Amino acid sequence: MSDTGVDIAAIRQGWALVEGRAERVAADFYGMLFSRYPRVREMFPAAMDAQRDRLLRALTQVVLNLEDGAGLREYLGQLGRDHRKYGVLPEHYALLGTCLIGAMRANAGGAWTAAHTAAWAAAYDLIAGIMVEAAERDALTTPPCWEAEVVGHDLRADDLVVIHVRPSAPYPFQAGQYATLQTPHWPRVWRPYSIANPPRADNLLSFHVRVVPGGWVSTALAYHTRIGDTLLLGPPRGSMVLGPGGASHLLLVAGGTGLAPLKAIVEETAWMPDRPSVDLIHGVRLRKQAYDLPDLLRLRQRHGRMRFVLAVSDDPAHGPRESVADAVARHRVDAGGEVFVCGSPGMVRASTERLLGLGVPPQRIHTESVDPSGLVLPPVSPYSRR
Ligand SMILES: NC(=O)C1=CN([C@@H]2O[C@H](COP(=O)(O)OP(=O)(O)OC[C@H]3O[C@@H](n4cnc5c(N)ncnc54)[C@H](O)[C@@H]3O)[C@@H](O)[C@H]2O)C=CC1
Repeated sequence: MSDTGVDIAAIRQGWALVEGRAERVAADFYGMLFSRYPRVREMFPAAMDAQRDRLLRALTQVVLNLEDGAGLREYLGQLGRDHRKYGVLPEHYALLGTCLIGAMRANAGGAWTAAHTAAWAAAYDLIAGIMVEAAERDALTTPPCWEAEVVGHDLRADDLVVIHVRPSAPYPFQAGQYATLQTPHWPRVWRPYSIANPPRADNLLSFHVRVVPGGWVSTALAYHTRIGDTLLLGPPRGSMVLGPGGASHLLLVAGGTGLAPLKAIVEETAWMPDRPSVDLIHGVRLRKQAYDLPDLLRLRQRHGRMRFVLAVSDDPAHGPRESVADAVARHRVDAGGEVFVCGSPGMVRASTERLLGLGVPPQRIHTESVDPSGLVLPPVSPYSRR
């Protein structure tokens, strides 16, 4: 955005005036929007907490990354494409912009000036323009979302279900990507889940869902979903996929249900004539949480060049405890190798630090940060946090 003439300093000044009251800004923004334009309310979920967080995360990303024109365009483009599934139309953007600036002004304690309004209005026009253009281009080739019938529901533990769905139309994706899911129990609430298989001839998709305490969508998927139900799928997202180069070796490091996209990647390679050797580490806290063992052992047999390690970190009954990071340290990554890490943020951090400490070049380590609404967050620019 640095090359677009927007006044970055005034935008950051304006944001600094309200940053400490950001949650209030978000609440006021939606308050203004719904009171002035009541019909817009039906586009949003009944409970607005996650939605408010989502707005704040998006705004923060924009403010922190203003100098990174290309990265921000990519982020906003994805945001625009993703808003198609909410039914957002170009005319809605102007309403949102007026309310956003109004909410910031209302929370700036009288310090908001015409210069802040002008800078934010110009930036908002640009942001909306990028989002609308990306959404319109996307609409030429892709539906906003897909209906998918539940064809399998396998409760593997009290708190873990593997769900199989059949989208009503072809769903083009790459192994390692994720989709956002919506259940009829929670209209307009979307949550991201990795697709646990590569593209298949029968078009089926599998998801590994751990029930998050208090998690609406995961609870509905585990306990209130039946074969024959219809879910909605947002478009495939994510860049944690195999590169075109063809690695000679893959080290795949999974924590809990972070296994899903890595399993998809192994399965993708299983049929390649010159497939890479694969080391798959699955980290679980308790031995009984190894919810996919029979499948993984079958996959190992079919693959022929796959080694599998189960690392159990907190199970006194299991024998030696091993953290995922310790299991990682037992493996070598040779020159033609690539590493993929997926799990909770803490597990990804610990594993990545260990890999870097072992001398694995950062460009060979692939991870992805997905916010709960399903957006891939861009890296924060070096200009951030002033
Ligand atoms: N369901 C899906 O499709 C996907 C899920 N995820 C994420 O993966 C995570 C999986 O969670 P659970 O299945 O509950 O597994 P979990 O987080 O309880 O534990 C799995 C393994 O990760 C290790 N671990 C967890 N936190 C750690 C930390 N802070 N430092 C070092 N090691 C740590 C544990 O010791 C264990 O070996 C969730 O955060 C989920 O959002 C990521 C991608 C896809």
